[in-house]
Amino acid sequence: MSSEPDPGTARDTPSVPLLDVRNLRVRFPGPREGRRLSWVHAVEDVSFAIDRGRTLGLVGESGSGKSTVGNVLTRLVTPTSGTVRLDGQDVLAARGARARELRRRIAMVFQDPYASLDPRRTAGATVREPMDVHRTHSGRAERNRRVAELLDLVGLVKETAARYPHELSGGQRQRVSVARALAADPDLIVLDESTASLDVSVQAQILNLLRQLQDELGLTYLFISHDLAAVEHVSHRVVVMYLGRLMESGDTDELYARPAHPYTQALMSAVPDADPAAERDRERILLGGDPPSPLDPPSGCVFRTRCPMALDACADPVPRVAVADDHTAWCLRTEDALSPERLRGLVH
Ligand SMILES: Nc1ncnc2c1ncn2[C@@H]1O[C@H](COP(=O)(O)OP(=O)(O)OP(=O)(O)O)[C@@H](O)[C@H]1O
Repeated sequence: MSSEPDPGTARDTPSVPLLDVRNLRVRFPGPREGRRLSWVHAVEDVSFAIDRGRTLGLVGESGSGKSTVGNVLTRLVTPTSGTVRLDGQDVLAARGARARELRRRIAMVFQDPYASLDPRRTAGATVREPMDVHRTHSGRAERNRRVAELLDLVGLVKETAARYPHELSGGQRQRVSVARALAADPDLIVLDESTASLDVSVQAQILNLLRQLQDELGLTYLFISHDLAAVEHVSHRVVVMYLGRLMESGDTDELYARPAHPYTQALMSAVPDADPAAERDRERILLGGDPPSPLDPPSGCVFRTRCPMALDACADPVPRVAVADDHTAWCLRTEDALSPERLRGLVH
């Protein structure tokens, strides 16, 4: 283990990653305190990359800044600073036709398909809209043909085009949202809690559909979720966030086998085990207190106020520690966190 700087990304591969996010910072105006403006520190110094055809899982509790990162990529939120590159092109600086083209290449599927689909529009009109906006398929007949093709691709019969959202099940609605996201031939799809509102069995079907579409179309995904099991199922790499900061990142198998940050360890210890015997013996790491306010985050490691292993030195700038080839933890206590002895004192 060394504390040599590690990019925390798959950048040692020689090719340019499809998406490269560097030093992203987003601050929202908070409530006024007298004459002073306060700021919500939603995302602080976040960097990651995704190679083409791969899935990066972005995981963390509510309020950790996951959606804000996704919203920057789809241009719903303008960041305070940082860069976003798609195939090496600066997404945030682009203007005019180039900006429109980059927008076309990044699509989004939201959490709640009922809320995100217009109740007065048929599924066909919903799926067709990105083609109208980005003028990707010319002529009515060609667009209708493409709608039928997309519905088929996501496992819906072509008659679905004439249906309204209230006539569809939750799973069918989410398939329509996926078809819509695919309509303008994107390279990257941001999936923000896209299966969270669905029943477990429907959730599994949508996750499998996403994997199948990735294989067939070479798509790249940013999969945003608080659900560690779903993230493990679909992601090649994982980034863990807490209070707007990176805690840990790495190859999915490696990170799930050897979580090295006390925050990731606590998150994972809270996941119930499907096997009743294993569930009975499950050891939980209980965290004290509530997350601090994003208006006034702690200095140094933002997790230190709840961390069972925190030292005074955790108030200083956090080291980036290379745990393995593609596995990084932003934690002073990484080495101790990985030692089997320390767990004995923490688990319940
Ligand atoms: N438009 C906004 N104005 C002010 N604060 C915001 C805004 N959007 C998000 N925030 C705040 O930024 C922080 C990060 O929010 P974000 O929604 O990105 O987190 P999240 O991890 O996606 O959580 P959730 O799963 O609950 O959406 C939170 O403290 C949130 O309250």
